[in-house]
Amino acid sequence: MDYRLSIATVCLSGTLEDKLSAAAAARFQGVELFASDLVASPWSPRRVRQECARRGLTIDLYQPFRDFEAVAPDVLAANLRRAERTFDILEQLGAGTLLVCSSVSPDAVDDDDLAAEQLHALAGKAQERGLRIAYEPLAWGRFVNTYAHAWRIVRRADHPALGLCLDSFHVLSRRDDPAAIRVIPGAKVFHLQLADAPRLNMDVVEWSRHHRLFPGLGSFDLTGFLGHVLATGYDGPLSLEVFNDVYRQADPRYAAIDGMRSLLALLEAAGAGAAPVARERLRLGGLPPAPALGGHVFTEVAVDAVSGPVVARTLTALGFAHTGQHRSKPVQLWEQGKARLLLNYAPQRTVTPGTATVCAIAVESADPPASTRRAERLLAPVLPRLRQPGEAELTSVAAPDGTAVFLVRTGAESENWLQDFDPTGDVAEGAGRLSDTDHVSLTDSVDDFDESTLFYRAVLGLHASRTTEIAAPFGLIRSRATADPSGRVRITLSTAPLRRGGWAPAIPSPQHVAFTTDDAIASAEAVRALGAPVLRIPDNYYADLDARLDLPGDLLARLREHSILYDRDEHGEYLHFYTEMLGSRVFFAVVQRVEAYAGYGESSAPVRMAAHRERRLIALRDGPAQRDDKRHEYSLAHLTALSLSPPELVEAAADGGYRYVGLRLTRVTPQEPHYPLATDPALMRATKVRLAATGIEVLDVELARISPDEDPKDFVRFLEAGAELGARHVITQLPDPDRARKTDRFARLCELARPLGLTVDLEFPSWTETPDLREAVRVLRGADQPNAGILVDLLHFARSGSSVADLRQLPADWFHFVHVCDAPPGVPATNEGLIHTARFERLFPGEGGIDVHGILAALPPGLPYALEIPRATLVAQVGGKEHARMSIAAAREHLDRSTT
Ligand SMILES: O=C(O)c1ccc(O)c(O)c1
Ligand SMILES: [Mg+2]
Repeated sequence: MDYRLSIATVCLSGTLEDKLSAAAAARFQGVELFASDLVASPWSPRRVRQECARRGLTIDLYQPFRDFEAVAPDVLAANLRRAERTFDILEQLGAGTLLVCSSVSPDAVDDDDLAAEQLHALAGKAQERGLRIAYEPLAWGRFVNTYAHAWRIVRRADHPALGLCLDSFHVLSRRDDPAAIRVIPGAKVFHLQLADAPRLNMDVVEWSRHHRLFPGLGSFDLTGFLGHVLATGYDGPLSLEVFNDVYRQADPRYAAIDGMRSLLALLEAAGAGAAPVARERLRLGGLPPAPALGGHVFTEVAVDAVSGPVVARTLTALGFAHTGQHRSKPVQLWEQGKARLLLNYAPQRTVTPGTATVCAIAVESADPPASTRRAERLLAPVLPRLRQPGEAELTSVAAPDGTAVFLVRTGAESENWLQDFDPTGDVAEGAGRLSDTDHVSLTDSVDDFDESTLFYRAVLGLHASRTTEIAAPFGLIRSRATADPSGRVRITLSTAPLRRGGWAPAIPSPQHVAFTTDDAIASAEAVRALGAPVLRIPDNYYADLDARLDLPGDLLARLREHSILYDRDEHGEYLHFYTEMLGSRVFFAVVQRVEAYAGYGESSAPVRMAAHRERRLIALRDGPAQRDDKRHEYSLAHLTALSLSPPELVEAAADGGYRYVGLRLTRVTPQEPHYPLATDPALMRATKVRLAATGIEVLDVELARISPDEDPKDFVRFLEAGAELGARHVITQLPDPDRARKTDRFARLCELARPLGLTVDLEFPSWTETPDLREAVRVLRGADQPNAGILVDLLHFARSGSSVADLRQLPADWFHFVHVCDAPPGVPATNEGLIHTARFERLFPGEGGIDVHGILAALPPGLPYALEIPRATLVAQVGGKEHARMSIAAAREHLDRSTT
C-alpha cells in the first residue's frame, strides 16, 4: 500500500539503459518515459518494457504529447492520428497513461467547450485500448496554464479515461494557491510530478527547462503542495520530473540516488502534517526517523609530515593540548574544553600531499544504529570500521565528498572513544578560552553541491537554511548552512558556482573548523600571547563598521586591535576571528555568539576571503623553503608529463603540491606534442588563467637550442612569451662545435633576455657539443654576462662524468634551479642509448644509480628542484597527472627528509 516512487527519465543523464539502471539501483519503482529517450534508443518499445520489468520498474507514464486540444476539425483529425500511433507505443511499452500537455500551439483557440469535447474524444480512443489521458496545464500553456482551468475542462469533458496531471513546478512557479487542489477528487488526479526550483525572475519556460531542482533544494513549499495533493486521496505515483542542466550531465547513478533521497525526505516532511491515512502510507516509505543529535564530538583532519606540524603549532597557539595518542593508529587527539580535533597522519590517497584536509566529522546521535539504518535507506555508504579488540565501536557513513561522518552515542557512552587514546600527560588548560566546536565549514564543486546538502540534510536530519550568495573577491560563492533543530550540530557547505569549484586563486577549496568562545576579545588576546597566526583584517573594514553600526568606541578599538569581525542581526551579535590559511585549504575560526545570533557572519565573509588570499600569496612567494630548511620547492618540468598541455600541467602541479612549472614552448623533437605558447594567444590566455587560479608560477621556459644555423634573434618571441608567463629562467643548449661562435651567441641570447628579467641557463646534455660542466663553464666565462647561469641536470651531470669537486668551486649566483631525476646505473655506450634514457626512461630520485645527494649538496642551498623525470611506460600506465604526483611524492620522500 506504499506510494509508488518514480522518476522521469528526463532527470537523468545517459542512454535509456543507463537511466533505467540508475533508477532501479536507487530503488525507484517506476519511471516516466520521455519520448526523446525512446526515440534515441536502439531498443524496441517491447524490449524497453522487458528491460524495465527485469529491473523491477514499471512505466507509469509516457510523455509528452503536445498541442492536441481546441483546434479546427482538420487539425483534430491529424492530431487523433498522431494519438493512435502514440497509443501503439504505449501498448507495446505496457504503459497505461499518456501525458497530454496543454496546448501552446497557434492552431489552438480559446474555447473550453471545444477543448473539453476534443479531450473527451481522445479519452474515448484511449479507453478503447485500456489507456488513460493525464492532462497537464503547462505554466506557459497558450490558454490553459493553471490547474484550476485544466480541472474545469477535465470536469466538463467528464470521461473516466481523462484526468489531471499535477506538476508542482507549473503550480508553484505561477504562485497559484495550491490549497484549492483539495477540492479535486483524488481519483481524477492521474499523475503527480514533483519538482522544486529556486525563485528566479526569468522566462518561465527557461526556468522550467533548465533550473528545476530535486525537492527540498529550491524555494518552493513542496511539503505543503504534496500535503494538498495527498489530501485529495490521490494514490498514484509520486514522480520526480526535474529538468536541470547539472543533473542532465551528472553521473546518473548519483543523480538518481539524490532524487531518491530528496523524495524520501519530502515524504517524511509531508507525513508529519498529513491526514492519518496518508501518513500511514508515507511512513511505509520505510525511512527510519532521524535520531536527535547532541553536538559535535570531534573533527578529524588528515595531515602529513608537511602539513601536520603546521596544524599542530597552530592548535597549540590556540590553547589546545595534544592530550592523547591513538593506540593502534597514527592519530593524535587535541583538546580544549569540549573542542576536540584529531590529526590523522595515516597516508590517505585522496589527500593532496602537504595539504591538511578535513576527513571526518563526528556528531552525537541519540541512537547510532538507527542513524545508520536511516543512512542505509538513503543509500549512503556505511563505512567499514577497522578496529582492534577493545577499541570503541564507532559507526560512520560516507558523505559524497568522501568526508566520513561518525555517529557517537549521546550520553554516558559519548566519551568511550577517548579510551582508544593513550594519554600523553599533557592537559588542556583552556588557555585560548575555547570550549566547543561551533561549526564545520566544507566546500564542494558546484556539481556536487546539491548532493552534499541533500546528504547532510536527509541522512543526519539537519535543516537547511536559505542559500546565501556572497560576492567574494574572486567571484560568487554560494553557501548553505545546515543545523539540527537544537542548533548543536552545524555544518555549512559552500561552492563557487562559476569557477566550477576552484574557489579563489591559490585557495582552491577552503575548509574550516570554528571553535566556540564566550568572549572573543579575551580569546583573541590569549591566543595572540600564545603566538597564534591570526588573520589580519584591514582598517577599512573597521571604518566601514563604524559608519554602518555606530559601535561603542572602545569595542570598535578592541575589534580592530585583534582583527575580530563583527556581525549583528535582530537576534544577536557574532564576533569572529580567523587563523591564516594553514596551507592551501584549512584554517580555524573562533566565534562568539551573543544571544540568539544563528548566522555565520556572511556579510563580512568577503573581507576574510580577501585577507586569506592575500596572505596565502605572500606565503607562496616567501616559500616554505625559507621557513623550514628541510623542505624544497619543487617545479614540475614539462618533460615529466609532456602529454599535458600547459594549462593541464599547471593544474597537475597545483594538485601535486608543486610551486612552479617549467614549460616547453618549442618543439624539440619532431614526434613530441607542441604547445606554441609564443604564437597561440588562446593557449597563452588559458595558461595564464590557470596560473592565476592556482597560484602556480612559471620557473623556466625551454628550449633555446642554438645549433650552428640558428640566430639568437629568432628566439625573441619565445623570450617575450616566457616573460609574459612570468618565467624567471630560460633553458638553453648549445649544440655547436665552434666554441667562439656559440659563446658569442650565448652572450647575445643573454643580452636579449636581460631586459625581460630572464636568466639564461646553459644545460649540457652529454651527447651535444657542450657535453659537460667544464665546457659549460668555459662558455659562461667567455660570455661574461650577469644573467647567465648553468643548469645542472643530474642525468647529464652524471653521464658526462662531470666532477662534484669542480661544481663546488663555481660561483653560487650561476645556479638558479636544478633538474632532478635519477637513472639506471651504468652509462649507455651509444648516443642513441643516452638520448633514449634522457627522453623516456628516467627514474625517481633514489631509485637509480646517480649520486643524487652528492651532486645536490655541491650546489648552493635553497635552489628549486625541477623534477624532470620523463618515464614513458609509467606515464602510459597512470597518466601524466598521476605521474607528476608520484614524482613529487618520491622526491619529497628521498630529498626533503634526508638532506641537511
Ligand atoms: O517543458 C516542457 O515542455 C514540459 C513537458 C512535459 C512536462 O511534464 C513539463 O512539466 C514540461
Ligand atoms: Mg510536468
